Amino acid sequence: MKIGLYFGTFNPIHIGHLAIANHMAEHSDLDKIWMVITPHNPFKKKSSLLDNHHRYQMVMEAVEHYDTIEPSKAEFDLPQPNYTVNTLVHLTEKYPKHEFCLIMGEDNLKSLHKWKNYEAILEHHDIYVYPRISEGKVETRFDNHPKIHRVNAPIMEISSTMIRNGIKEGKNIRPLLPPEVYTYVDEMNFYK
Ligand SMILES: Nc1ncnc2c1ncn2[C@@H]1O[C@H](COP(=O)(O)OP(=O)(O)OP(=O)(O)O)[C@@H](O)[C@H]1O
Ligand SMILES: O=C(O)c1ccc[n+]([C@@H]2O[C@H](COP(=O)([O-])O)[C@@H](O)[C@H]2O)c1
Repeated sequence: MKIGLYFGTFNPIHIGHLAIANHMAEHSDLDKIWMVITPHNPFKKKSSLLDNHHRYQMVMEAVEHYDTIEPSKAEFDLPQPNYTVNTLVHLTEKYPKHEFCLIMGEDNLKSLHKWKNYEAILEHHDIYVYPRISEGKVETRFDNHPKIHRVNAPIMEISSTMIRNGIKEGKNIRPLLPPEVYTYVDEMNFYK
């Protein structure tokens, strides 16, 4: 099976994430999309980060009605911060029959050259890149790369930071979250 790995901190998962995952499930050759909840992104501070199990629970509830999208705890027991190359080695050993591809926004492609062992990632895995408005340029070494595939997914400029800040300021952010996630965040009094 061809699995698309969609990595993120998902603090919380929002409708931008879900729209991308669903677009990939519907418009690519990927059989399944795994939403991999990252305990600790090497490029991000851990402040205001909810526990792994809360972020997992929100992803699980958000994708409950999507047959081809699943939450994944693959990084929960791996050393932190979580380097994607290590996770890919772990998953490839654990599931030798699956082919693993990465799904990332163009913002991540712009920093890919700073990721640990990015050459090894590109040697063994295809990367599906969707458009995302962001500063900076993609390195020329990634132009016309045989492992990098552009996907024309819709652009929704929403971020988890925007949602956390909105909640802190007492704004209504309901339309930006899947309904189950809104209820979870509201009942648990998160991000206040
Ligand atoms: N609105 C969006 N549309 C498309 N991709 C997104 C969107 N928001 C985030 N992503 C992408 O989803 C992946 C996981 O994102 P992440 O969990 O870091 O969300 P985020 O909203 O960027 O979070 P934060 O604001 O906390 O940094 C990343 O590859 C990120 O680029
Ligand atoms: O492996 C790396 O060096 C590396 C560097 C930066 C980010 N990542 C991973 O990329 C994923 C998405 O990152 P982000 O910041 O857009 O949420 C997340 O799972 C990170 O752990 C990985």
